[in-house]
Amino acid sequence: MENFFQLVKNIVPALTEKKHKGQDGRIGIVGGCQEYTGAPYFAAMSALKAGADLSYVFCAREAAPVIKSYSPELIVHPVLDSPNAVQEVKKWLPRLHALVVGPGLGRDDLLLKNVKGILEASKARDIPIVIDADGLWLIAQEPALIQGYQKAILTPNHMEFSRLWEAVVSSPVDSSDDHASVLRLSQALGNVTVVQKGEHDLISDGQQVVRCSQEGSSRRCGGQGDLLSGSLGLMAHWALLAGLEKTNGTSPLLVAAWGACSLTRQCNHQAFQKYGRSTTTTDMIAEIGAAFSKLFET
Ligand SMILES: NC(=O)C1=CN([C@@H]2O[C@H](COP(=O)(O)OP(=O)(O)OC[C@H]3O[C@@H](n4cnc5c(N)ncnc54)[C@H](OP(=O)(O)O)[C@@H]3O)[C@@H](O)[C@H]2O)[C@@H](O)CC1
Ligand SMILES: Nc1ncnc2c1ncn2[C@@H]1O[C@H](COP(=O)(O)OP(=O)(O)OP(=O)(O)O)[C@@H](O)[C@H]1O
Ligand SMILES: [Mg+2]
Repeated sequence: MENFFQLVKNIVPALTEKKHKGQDGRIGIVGGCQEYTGAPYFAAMSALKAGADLSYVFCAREAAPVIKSYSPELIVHPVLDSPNAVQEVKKWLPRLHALVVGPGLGRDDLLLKNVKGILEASKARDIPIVIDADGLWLIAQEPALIQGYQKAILTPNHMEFSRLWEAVVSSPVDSSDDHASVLRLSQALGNVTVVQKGEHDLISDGQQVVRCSQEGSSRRCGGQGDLLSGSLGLMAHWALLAGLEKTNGTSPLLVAAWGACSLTRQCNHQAFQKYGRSTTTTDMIAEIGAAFSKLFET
């Protein structure tokens, strides 16, 4: 098996004095509604802390002041429930390197309809898209939205995986063979990359399955998946930019997914060493810098 640590190192852009703001990543998060403001914040901050230059949140109007108040680092657009949401987000798409769709999105029909339009517009521009949380709810309702899109990565947790499986595979899931299941789901979706999160993370592009078993901890506070999807949006951009030459022929999105899973689990491990049972996702985000250096910096 390839040395995935080395492949991730190969795709990380060098920090040089010759670059301008934005070059190392402008990442957009689509999510944030009345109920959920933490999830899009976690995803957007994780992208920044992993090395993105700019992180944008496209959320419902009510969520915007709350998300802004968590952090001055984020650029927050309160457009997701507006009648011209798709047009508003479309204006920004030429500037975005990747989108993360779903953290804290909720399941309101109007928001989901707007997100459908945003997905179509992003696909038309060939933008890498990570789909997580309620974005996966939408895909389970309408798998055709993502079917065959080669720059999509889906990051289901246990429950989200079952919903997707029921939507696109007619037979029951074989819980005794997780490798076969993730491979089959990816294939059924037209080889989009799938990250099945759990005790071990299994990642498939429909051709192979790789496993990430980086040591984490037994602390399962909410928001860890948001750290994963935000950092993955950034790494997907980096990996696609680096291309197959830097990944020795391995699918760039597989390398990106393995990198983001390792990073999330390492953050969990480090935060748990310090805070034990009281570890929260905020503590994990504070570990991103040190975890990244430990895993991927030479
Ligand atoms: N601070 C915030 O703003 C945060 C907001 N968030 C946002 O919340 C929204 C909904 O997301 P979600 O993940 O709660 O949704 P959903 O698909 O209903 O799954 C929930 C149910 O699945 C089950 N379950 C899960 N794992 C399982 C397992 N391994 N094995 C077995 N069962 C398992 C479990 O079932 P239970 O144990 O309760 O029976 C659980 O109740 C979404 O927008 C997300 O981004 C979060 O990001 C967190 C931080
Ligand atoms: N049993 C476990 N042991 C170790 N790590 C785990 C375990 N379950 C999940 N993880 C890790 O936690 C991260 C998030 O996975 P999880 O299943 O909690 O996502 P989620 O339910 O979407 O989270 P969120 O609360 O953000 O919505 C992943 O990196 C995964 O590797
Ligand atoms: Mg989640």
